[in-house]
Amino acid sequence: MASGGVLFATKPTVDAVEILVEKGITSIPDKFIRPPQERLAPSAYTPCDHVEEQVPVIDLQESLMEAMMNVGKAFFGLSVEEKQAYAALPGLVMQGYGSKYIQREGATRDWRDYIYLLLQPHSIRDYDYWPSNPSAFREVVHNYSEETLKLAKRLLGAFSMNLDLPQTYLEKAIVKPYQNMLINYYPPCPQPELTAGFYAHSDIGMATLLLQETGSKALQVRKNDKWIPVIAAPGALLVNVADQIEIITNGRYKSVEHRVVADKEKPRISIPVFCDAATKSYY
Ligand SMILES: O=C(O)CCC(=O)C(=O)O
Ligand SMILES: [Fe+2]
Repeated sequence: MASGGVLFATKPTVDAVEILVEKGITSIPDKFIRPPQERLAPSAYTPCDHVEEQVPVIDLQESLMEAMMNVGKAFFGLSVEEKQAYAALPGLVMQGYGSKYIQREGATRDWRDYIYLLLQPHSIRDYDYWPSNPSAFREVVHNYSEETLKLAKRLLGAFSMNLDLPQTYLEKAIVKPYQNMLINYYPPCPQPELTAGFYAHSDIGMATLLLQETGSKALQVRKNDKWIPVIAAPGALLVNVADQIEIITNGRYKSVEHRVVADKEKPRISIPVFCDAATKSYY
């Protein structure tokens, strides 16, 4: 109790999924249970052992990707109490550690915690939410942001040329890039068949550059009404075309629907960097 019995406004605490796992629950609370037609039953998977197309990643060092994955893992390796120091304030832009990103009150929750950071332009960064533990976190995230921004611009150039447009067409169309990042943490789930790690959605921006743990099959993309696992290859980033590209190209590029299944045994980390067009207020 605070002095004199006066309670001061406290920092928010995150209702993290991880806390349930630490308690050792064997059945998941109702708010995580999807109606039967929305469950990601294993029988719905289409096994797919080959990667259809791989684009060599240009100009992004594998060591930087590894460093990014390592600081993400190290942050989620901290105790829940330590992570709470970065808890996101409820509001429109919820930078920080959280568990209910853009979810309506009463909606079924995903089996996922995260830390969400705004990266570009630099003016939108709020370093209060950038963990100081592990000590390399801030430097690695900064470098990763700069390099993935360059890569995203090159990809936009390739997308433009593929449409017979000048190379700078899409980059100019977005005026100023707006870049943000999630580090998603999917704790092991005692009843993965009843819930989802991340329910089916498409990303809202231009392009998402997704770093996953090598070998993970938890991510699936929808292709011709089939869900296909995307196996994370070593040293690879997955590029998701997102809604703004579909809109700006009148549907010639399609925004990809994707989802993540929960896993009974292993936790999983994924790190998407979202490269979007900024709203006018940012330039
Ligand atoms: O965890 C993943 O692989 C995907 C995450 C995702 O789709 C997102 O953060 O928008
Ligand atoms: Fe996504």
